[in-house]
Amino acid sequence: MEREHRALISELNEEQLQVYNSIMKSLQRTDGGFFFVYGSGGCGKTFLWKTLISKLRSESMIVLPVASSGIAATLLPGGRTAHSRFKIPIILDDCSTVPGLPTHELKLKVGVVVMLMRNLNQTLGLCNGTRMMVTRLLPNCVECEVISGNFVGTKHFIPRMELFPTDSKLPYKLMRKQMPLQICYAMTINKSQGQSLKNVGLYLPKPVFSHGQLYVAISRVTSPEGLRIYIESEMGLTTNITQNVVYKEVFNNLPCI
Ligand SMILES: Nc1ncnc2c1ncn2[C@@H]1O[C@H](COP(=O)(O)OP(=O)(O)OP(=O)(O)O)[C@@H](O)[C@H]1O
Repeated sequence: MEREHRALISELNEEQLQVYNSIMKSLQRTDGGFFFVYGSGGCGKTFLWKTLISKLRSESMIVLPVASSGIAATLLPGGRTAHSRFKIPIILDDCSTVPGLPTHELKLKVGVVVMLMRNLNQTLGLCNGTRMMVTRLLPNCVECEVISGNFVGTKHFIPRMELFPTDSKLPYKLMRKQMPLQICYAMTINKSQGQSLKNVGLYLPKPVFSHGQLYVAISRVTSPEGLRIYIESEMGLTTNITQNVVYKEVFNNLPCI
């Protein structure tokens, strides 16, 4: 890296060297700041970046070169797009969302089946994953009736509340004021865990991928007659064979009874 830097700096023209020195001086003073280097196409801006990057990396400093487009990023050593490096959503507006947040515009009507997305009151059965039916639409909340589990038939008002995504890798905090509801006529196997249902339709466009998942899915139903499984093969055809996943390691070192 040091050799590369020496080779590059020896070639900088006067103007490039002037910018290089200004940036290095600012760095040494650790006063931070922005430098906007502009010039006509092919005048040597990328060459200057490369010289700066090699200098800083030769001194074990961390440089995160980013560009606005993928093509431009490939010209920089270790370059990435700013969106990829800093996990910036492509366009951040009211409609942007991340997993774990309800949508900005929640279109509901009486009779629609929804799922609660937060643990609101576990003693009342209002948990993340509880399925309910909308029974009344009010200005800032909706009334819902629980449609499965021990609390079936109970009615609750679900208000708007400040919600934060539970598992966001974004470098900043997102908040949305919304009812923690999501329209739900189907759910993932993981979300169905713990529920007992009279009828279950299991859709397996791909085999399960984790230990115990198939067992969880099939054991949600209270009688074999209530279970229908639709399995797609790799070729996209219907089949009646699917793969179960068992991690045999979990059975090792079990104490003898
Ligand atoms: N001081 C220099 N000595 C030798 N070659 C140089 C020097 N500065 C730039 N070059 C060469 O000139 C060409 C264009 O330079 P560079 O890609 O850095 O320009 P740019 O300003 O980033 O261009 P663009 O605006 O099109 O992205 C490259 O081949 C680069 O290696």
